Amino acid sequence: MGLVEIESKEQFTTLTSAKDKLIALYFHTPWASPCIQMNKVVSTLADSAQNQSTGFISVNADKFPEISDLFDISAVPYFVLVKNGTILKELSGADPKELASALEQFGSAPAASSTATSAASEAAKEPTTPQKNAIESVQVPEKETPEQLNARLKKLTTAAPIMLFMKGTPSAPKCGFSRQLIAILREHQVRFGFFDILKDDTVRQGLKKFSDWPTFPQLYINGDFQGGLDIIKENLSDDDHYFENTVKQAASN
Ligand SMILES: N[C@@H](CCC(=O)N[C@@H](CS)C(=O)NCC(=O)O)C(=O)O
Ligand code: FES
Repeated sequence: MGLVEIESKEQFTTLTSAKDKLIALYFHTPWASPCIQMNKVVSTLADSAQNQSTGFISVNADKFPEISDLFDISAVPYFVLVKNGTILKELSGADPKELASALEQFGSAPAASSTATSAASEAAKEPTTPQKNAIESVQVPEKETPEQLNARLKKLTTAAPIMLFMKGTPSAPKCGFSRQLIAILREHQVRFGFFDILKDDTVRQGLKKFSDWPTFPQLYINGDFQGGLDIIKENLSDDDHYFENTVKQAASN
């Protein structure tokens, strides 16, 4: 049936009420680069023969915050697999292989074929680490020069208006400092893109020089380095509307 873009709350309710059918919900926003890349992957998966019995539903998280809130979505892209009103699996971030294998696991199609996985890889031009490859134009040359790395870091730090470089993912942080910053962003209902620096040591080491800051998490707003956990806490204690004010201020410069 392909990928259906939700146009109303009623349409969402109708489509997700289907009985005994696996539903793949894809939460995205138009501005997040990882989503732009994942759009192709999700369309390819939705059209593939293996997934014909699965309903693919695309939800613009900015347009339908009330639907996003139902699933506690605070970062995109985000996938939720649902059947008979039960959440079977949630995936955060742009990892085509992870998505394809979850669909294979919970879909009714025979699990023998790996076509879904290769279709996803094809659409995403062979990704190995999710966010790195999710950023379309950020190709990683075999031997990266300092200038090329710098250009890549610039693209990554501006991939979304608010970008968090963290250890692990928002749904599975791999360190308490990153976990705390995620909790703060969620508490303030901030939408953000993220990059798991544990997946790419060049980015991990490179960002320390790029921002002249030795640790993670690192938060960027419209490409400007803000600080780590302690700085963000301080900024919030000075100004409860720190996030929205900084986004606005950076956008007007
Ligand atoms: N107080 C720091 C805590 C962050 C921190 O100390 N991070 C360490 C441990 S997770 C780190 O990133 N070390 C460098 C590395 O792991 O590459 C903050 O405000 O963000
Ligand atoms: S990974 Fe050890 S403190 Fe963050």
